[in-house]
Amino acid sequence: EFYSSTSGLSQLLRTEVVLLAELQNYVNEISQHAEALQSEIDAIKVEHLSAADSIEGYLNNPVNAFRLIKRLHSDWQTFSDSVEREASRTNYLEAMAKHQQNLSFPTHEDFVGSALALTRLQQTYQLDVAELASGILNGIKHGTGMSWQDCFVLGQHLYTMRDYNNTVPWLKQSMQLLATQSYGTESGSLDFMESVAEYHQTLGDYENALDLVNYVLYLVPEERPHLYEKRELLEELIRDGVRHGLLHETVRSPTDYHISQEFRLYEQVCRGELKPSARSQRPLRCRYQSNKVPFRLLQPYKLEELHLDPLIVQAHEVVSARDIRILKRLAGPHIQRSTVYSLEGSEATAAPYRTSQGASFDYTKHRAMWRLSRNVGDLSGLDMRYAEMLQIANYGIGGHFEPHWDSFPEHHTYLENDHDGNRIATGIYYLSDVQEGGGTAFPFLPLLVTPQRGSLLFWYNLHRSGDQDYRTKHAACPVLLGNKWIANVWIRERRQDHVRPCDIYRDNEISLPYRDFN
Ligand SMILES: O=C(O)CCC(=O)C(=O)O
Ligand SMILES: [Fe+2]
Repeated sequence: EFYSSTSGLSQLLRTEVVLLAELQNYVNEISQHAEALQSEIDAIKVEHLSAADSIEGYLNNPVNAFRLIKRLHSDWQTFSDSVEREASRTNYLEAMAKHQQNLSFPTHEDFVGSALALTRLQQTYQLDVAELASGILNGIKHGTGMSWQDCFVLGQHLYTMRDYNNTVPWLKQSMQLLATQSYGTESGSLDFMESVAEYHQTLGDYENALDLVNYVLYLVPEERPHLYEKRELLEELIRDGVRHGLLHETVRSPTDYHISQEFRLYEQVCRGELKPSARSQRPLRCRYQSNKVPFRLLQPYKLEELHLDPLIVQAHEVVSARDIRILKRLAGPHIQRSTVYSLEGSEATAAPYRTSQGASFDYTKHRAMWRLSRNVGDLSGLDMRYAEMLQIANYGIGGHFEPHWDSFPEHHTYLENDHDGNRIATGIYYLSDVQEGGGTAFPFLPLLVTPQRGSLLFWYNLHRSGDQDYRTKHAACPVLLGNKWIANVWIRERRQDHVRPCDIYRDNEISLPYRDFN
């Protein structure tokens, strides 16, 4: 799977490099062949030109007569033989069949996943489709943009997924790009425009359908008389304010989480529109922390408080560049599509609301991993014997993880041999910076943490009573630009009382309103 992690994408680029060389080779071969034939054609044409002056005079010359006979007797056969022998086509197809076997190709899931990712980015960050299509992300142009075909294929796909609201802007964009190209009045592109007008009409977007019909009529006023009827019909539908069509009939179910108040908060936090108030920020401190650990000298590190209740802190520059390289190199070959635990059973499955690839490791696998555990222990005082395996993850195109709690729900059934209790705390190491997007969002606080390479984000998921702190719901905002790597450390409740004494007083009430926020 390529779309759920950016780390495999370079393989696809390598595939394309090979395919490109193969196609270039084919084109070279056929052009050599074509050139050879062309010079034969030119030579014969010269003969015909001189014959045209006086056919009789030409043919009276015995040399010319002989050459004509000789050409027709054998040369033309040689041309046919040469065309027949021409093997480039077969060679190319055979080579391609082999590449199909040996190289990496994306699957249909990859295509669907990357299309979804684009619309997710567009929605979350409220990107302008025209800008996105031209390769502009948040005002900066990166690389080349999309062609009208790209936009059309994306629109068509959204249509088949019944995501009609997103279909319209992409089809429109496709039309706009087509209009700027010199495709003009070629019948293929007119057919295409007509079919897109048809899409718009089925969707119930009569204005855009009419625009397109008018455009085709403007290009070829005579050729397609049936469009005048269509124009009349569309004008009538608009005049009468008819609201039929898929756009109007399929309203999103009100139970869809993606249109809930909570989800809107999350998206606002991702965009940086919603932030903690100045008042709540005032008591926050940043300090150099030097932990005293017996027999060990620790580098002091910068500890930044991001939130007080619930406590969220970020420790800066706690993983070395070298360890980061090692961790990515160790994890790279093992990462697989991340899974989530479904509510129904304990079975873990891939879900559209978490697109990343990850792998789990024993902290003892490498000193760099062990140091990740040690840091969290030093910083929090928690007993790291009761931590889950280290999880290293890489996000893909538009990769994200929608709002969730790391703690297990109240009636969670633990595995038979799991006696360590709930996830008392979470540590997230950022193993990369992210150029745009990809922050960790806490919609209720409302806090956005920007990934900073080598830093550690830490918070408690549980109240002292052991109940879930529902305010810690958090998410990974979609990655707009960059390659996001994290390492997750989850610590369980067992034997942590010396650091965080549990309390029989239920201090959890404060967070209850956030359990069923919607
Ligand atoms: O990647 C992030 O910013 C958050 C990841 C997360 O919440 C998780 O993996 O549970
Ligand atoms: Fe999480």
